[in-house]
Amino acid sequence: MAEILLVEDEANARKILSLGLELQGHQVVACASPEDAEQRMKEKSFDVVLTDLRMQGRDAGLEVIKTSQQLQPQARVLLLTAYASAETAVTAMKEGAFDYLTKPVSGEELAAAVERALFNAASSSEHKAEVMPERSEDKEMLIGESELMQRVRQRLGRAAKSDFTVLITGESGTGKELAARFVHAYSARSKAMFVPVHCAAIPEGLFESELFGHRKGSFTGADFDRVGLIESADGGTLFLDEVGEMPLSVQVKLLRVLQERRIRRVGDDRERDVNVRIIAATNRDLDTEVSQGHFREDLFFRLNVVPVHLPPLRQRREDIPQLAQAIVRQWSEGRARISEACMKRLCELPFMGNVRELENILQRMLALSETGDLDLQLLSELYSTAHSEPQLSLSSLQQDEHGLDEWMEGIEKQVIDEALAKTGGNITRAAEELGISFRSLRYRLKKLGFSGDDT
Ligand SMILES: Nc1ncnc2c1ncn2[C@@H]1O[C@H](COP(=O)(O)OP(=O)(O)OP(=O)(O)O)[C@@H](O)[C@H]1O
Repeated sequence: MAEILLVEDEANARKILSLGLELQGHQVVACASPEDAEQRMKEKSFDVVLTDLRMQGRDAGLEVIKTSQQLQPQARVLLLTAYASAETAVTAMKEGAFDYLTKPVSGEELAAAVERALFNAASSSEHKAEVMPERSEDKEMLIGESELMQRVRQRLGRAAKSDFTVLITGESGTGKELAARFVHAYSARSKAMFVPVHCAAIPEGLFESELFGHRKGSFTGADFDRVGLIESADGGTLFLDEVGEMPLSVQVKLLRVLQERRIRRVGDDRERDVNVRIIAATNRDLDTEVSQGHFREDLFFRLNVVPVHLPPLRQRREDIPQLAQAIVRQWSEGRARISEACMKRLCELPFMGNVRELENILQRMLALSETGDLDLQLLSELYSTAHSEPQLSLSSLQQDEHGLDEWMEGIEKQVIDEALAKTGGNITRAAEELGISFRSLRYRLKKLGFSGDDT
């Protein structure tokens, strides 16, 4: 049950919405203008503000959003719009609305939107976070007892109990895919498939048919009917890894799936219902991608219902011993040991490639260790060859004619160059050397302007 402020200038619509919300068990305060809404917001606290956009001949809903942000920052604002103008709705969401609904709104749509808003409010409030069930497998799946990791697990646990779309952000190797599997495993969909889609690995021309499937003969090479990845996740979870790499033409189609839960195979007349939960992940800053026109803003809002951020390993160094022990136990079947000095040094390393880099280092140490003991000497040998750490200091930056960004890019380029030289230009192996994923290296190569077809 929530406290809802309803702002609607048409008397009939106000009555119907009010009644609908009350029947769903909510407490409703209804008013007819932004001025009245402001007065009400001064009097009591609300969980959700549901406001019409067009009132009194202007976009008065935007004023309600502003007032709500000032007076009731905890409240989630849902915007009602009669004109399905995506532009206005997007403006409203930029201004701070949580979601928008197009009139006429059905009872179910309204209930779902309120539920999403309440869920979002609860999961962003750290105070209300619920504790995950303490079973030993939980920890093995997503290791880490740092405060940051505990919070991540709580958030994922809450997400698992709902069916909302989740957007996982974090640097490469922080465990985004593992986090998505965790949500699936603890959700009501756990018995159905978890289907990962690595968006960066699909060539642009094949994207649509990979995701949506196709009918035989719909294009050259389509020799048989094919079920797409979305349909194959029916009943389960579709994990869109590196969603920022999805071509714009496919983004618009994915938006439809999220809105209508229906798909059409390439070349097919028939639409099919699909029941999938979508979890997306990205190591890019989607806000920037949106502002540069590479990612659809409306899709970003639809994906970002439950945002979860995975912190880099260097911000939770206290997790390193537990992770290292678990990795070594798994890879050596419990036979190898990490010496104390080696563990201490591990805890100090920068780990720009996060948990994946830690895994890579330990695996290489296990391969090279003759006794099964992982000691400091072995780590130093390996680490100093793979990571010739540049001497970084403010004074060396000041001696340089460039700013920090260019300076850092220069270092990144140098290290990547070295890895490519060492592996004869093999990107997969160079990525391993650097402790980052293939996709991440490919992205960096593009960003840094390295030439070559395979980049
Ligand atoms: N908290 C954790 N506990 C145990 N293993 C972890 C944890 N985080 C990451 N890992 C392991 O680290 C490796 C990288 O994780 P994962 O592939 O989920 O990262 P990612 O963020 O999806 O990377 P990318 O963005 O490059 O795809 C995997 O082998 C995963 O099992």
